[in-house]
Amino acid sequence: MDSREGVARADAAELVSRTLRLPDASLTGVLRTLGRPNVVWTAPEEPGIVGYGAAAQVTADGPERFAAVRQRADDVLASLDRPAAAPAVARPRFLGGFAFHDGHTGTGPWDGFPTSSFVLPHVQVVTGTGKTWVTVNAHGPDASEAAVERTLRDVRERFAPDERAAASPPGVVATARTTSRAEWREQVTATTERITAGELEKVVLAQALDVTLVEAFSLPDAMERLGDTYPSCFRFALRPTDGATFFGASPERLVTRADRDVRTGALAATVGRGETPDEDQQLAADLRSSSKYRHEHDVVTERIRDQLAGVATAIETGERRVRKLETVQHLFTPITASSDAHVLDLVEALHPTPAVGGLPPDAALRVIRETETFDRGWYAAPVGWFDRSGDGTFAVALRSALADETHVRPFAGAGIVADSDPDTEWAEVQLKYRPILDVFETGEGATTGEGER
Ligand SMILES: C=C(O[C@@H]1C=C(C(=O)O)C=C[C@H]1O)C(=O)O
Repeated sequence: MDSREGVARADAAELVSRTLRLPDASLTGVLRTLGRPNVVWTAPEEPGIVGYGAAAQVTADGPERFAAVRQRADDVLASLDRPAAAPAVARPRFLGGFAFHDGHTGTGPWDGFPTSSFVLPHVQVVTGTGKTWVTVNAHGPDASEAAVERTLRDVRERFAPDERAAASPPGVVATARTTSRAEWREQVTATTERITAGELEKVVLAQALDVTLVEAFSLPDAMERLGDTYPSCFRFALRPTDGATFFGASPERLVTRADRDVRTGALAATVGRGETPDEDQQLAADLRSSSKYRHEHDVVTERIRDQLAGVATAIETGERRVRKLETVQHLFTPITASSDAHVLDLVEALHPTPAVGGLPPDAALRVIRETETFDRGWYAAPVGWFDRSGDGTFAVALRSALADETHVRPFAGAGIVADSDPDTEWAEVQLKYRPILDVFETGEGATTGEGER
């Protein structure tokens, strides 16, 4: 397929989609059974989805990429041939994501990751709702019901769910940083000076690690461990080409659209977890009461409301609260709305929120480009799925990493405002690496270097 042109167009192309029940299996059971997937997705209150191969793949570059992906996917989904009685949970869905910047080049570690890429899986397994289903999708002039049915039967015959528990972590040989502690201090100090000078209000600066593993990366093990520790998070793994896998367990919903109901929220401002319940409560109390954290958070809430205003109505802000995860706690404000817009239009309106970009957005993006010494690629960008009716869910790809055989590159960042302290922000970033590092470290002496845990 020509990645610039998006979907190869074929006259009278049809999308044939059929579904069959499988023996029930967990998400990792599916992953251990059917081989290396191209997409994995699971979200709170949603089924797990694993996709193999592509009935169709759409890609698009530049600032218009959201609309282009939608148009190209709609062209495929428009010709859907699927029995009305087929289970809705197993309907065909496009899964994938976008790069953070529209000028993404897809080079270096991001080789194989276009500016956006979504697949309609050839084989799509959904599980986690009490039943496990396989859907086979085929698109193009050669798509036939007979071939689809054959593949369905073939998957069912091969399907003997393997529910073994994860092996012990692969271990870490070495860890290098994209940004030293001294460089970070300079970056944060220069940025707070720009903020004080009035150039901008807030910007999220990030960094990355290069981790070399002792044993090869196992996606089923990584997904299982992340699911055990972060059950309330959005777990994803995306491999748009034969190259690296981008995966993670993000706490941040960018947006869900289900019928006209829209769910989003502001997740910003971070402290660690206490060693004791008292210390933990004290940290949460500081998070709630500190004017620095409230400002850092409230600019995100206000901006998301503005971002939604053009694409949604009945925008309502819930109560700000503390959201506790394994190693950090965040301020979180839920936001709901109503909209007829396609979820990709909502994604376009919301990306990036100042939880991962900044304010004003253009100035923040400029500071990010001028300051960061690594390529964000798909980190902190929208990942998720959409269907034919324009429903879908997107997470912000945080607590994430790029992985190939024995190398992993985790990413993490922190919101910088006028009174940010470089050492406090450094410590916050180290905590945000933990979800990924804990998947790989054996606990036997491997650390990220400076004992900053
Ligand atoms: C940038 C990250 O997290 C984001 C930034 C936060 C902050 O600045 O407090 C909190 C949650 C996320 O919106 C990350 O995890 O890498």
